[in-house]
Amino acid sequence: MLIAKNLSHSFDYLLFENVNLQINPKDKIAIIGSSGSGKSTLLHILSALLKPQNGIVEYEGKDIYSISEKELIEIRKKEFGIIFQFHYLFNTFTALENLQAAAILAQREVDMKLLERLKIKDVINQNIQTLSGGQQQRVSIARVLTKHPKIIFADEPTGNLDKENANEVIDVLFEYCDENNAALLTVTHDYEIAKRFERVYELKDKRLNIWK
Ligand SMILES: Nc1ncnc2c1ncn2[C@@H]1O[C@H](COP(=O)(O)OP(=O)(O)OP(=O)(O)O)[C@@H](O)[C@H]1O
Repeated sequence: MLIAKNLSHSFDYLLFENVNLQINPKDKIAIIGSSGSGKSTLLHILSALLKPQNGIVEYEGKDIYSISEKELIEIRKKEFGIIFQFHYLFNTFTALENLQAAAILAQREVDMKLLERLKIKDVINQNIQTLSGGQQQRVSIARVLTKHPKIIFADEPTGNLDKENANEVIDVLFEYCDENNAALLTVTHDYEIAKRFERVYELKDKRLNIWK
C-alpha cells in the first residue's frame, strides 16, 4: 500500500537517514523516539505533507512526490487521514458542524455510533472552544474517521487523554482499521500505548529500528 525507501531528512542537523518502511492494509504501526528525534517530520513525509531530501514514498505504486499536484491533493483528500497534535477544528463551529463539513467533503455521513464510542455524543452541539482539550482531540479523530481514509497518520492522538480514554481511542482506531481494511501509523511518546501495536519502531541515532 505505502512503501518508503531510503528516506533521509535534515533541518539544522541530520534527523534520520536510510529509513525504510512498508505499510499494508490493517497494519497497526507505532513510532516512538525521544523529543526532537524527528518522529513528526517522518510522519509528515509519509503522509504527503513534506518532500524528503532523499528517498521516495510510493503509494499504490506511485511516487507521491513525483505525481501531479492534482493527483496528490486527491490522495490527501480521499485516501489519507491525518490526526495532528493540534486539532485544527473550526473554533466557532459546533463539534457536529465540524463533522458535517468533513462528511460533506468526503460524501459520507456522520456516524452517530462512532460519536458514542468516542464519548462525544453529549457534547456534539457545543462550540469547539467550549470543549476540553481531550474532547477536542476526540472530535478531531471522529472528523478524520468520517472521511473513511485508507491510511490514518496520527501524531500523538492520545496526548491530551487520561489512560482510560487513551486506550478507548486506540480501540476505536484499531476497530476502524479492521473493519475498513485500513492501516494506522501512530507517533507516540507513550510506551504503554506503543506496546499495544503489532509493530513498533524507534527513531534513535538517526535510524528507524525495530523496537517490537
Ligand atoms: N519546518 C522546520 N524547520 C526547521 N526545523 C524544523 C522544522 N520542523 C521540525 N524542525 C526541527 O526538527 C527537529 C525534529 O522535530 P520533530 O517535530 O520531527 O521531532 P519529534 O520527534 O516529533 O519531537 P516531539 O516528540 O517533541 O514532538 C526539531 O529539532 C525541530 O525543531
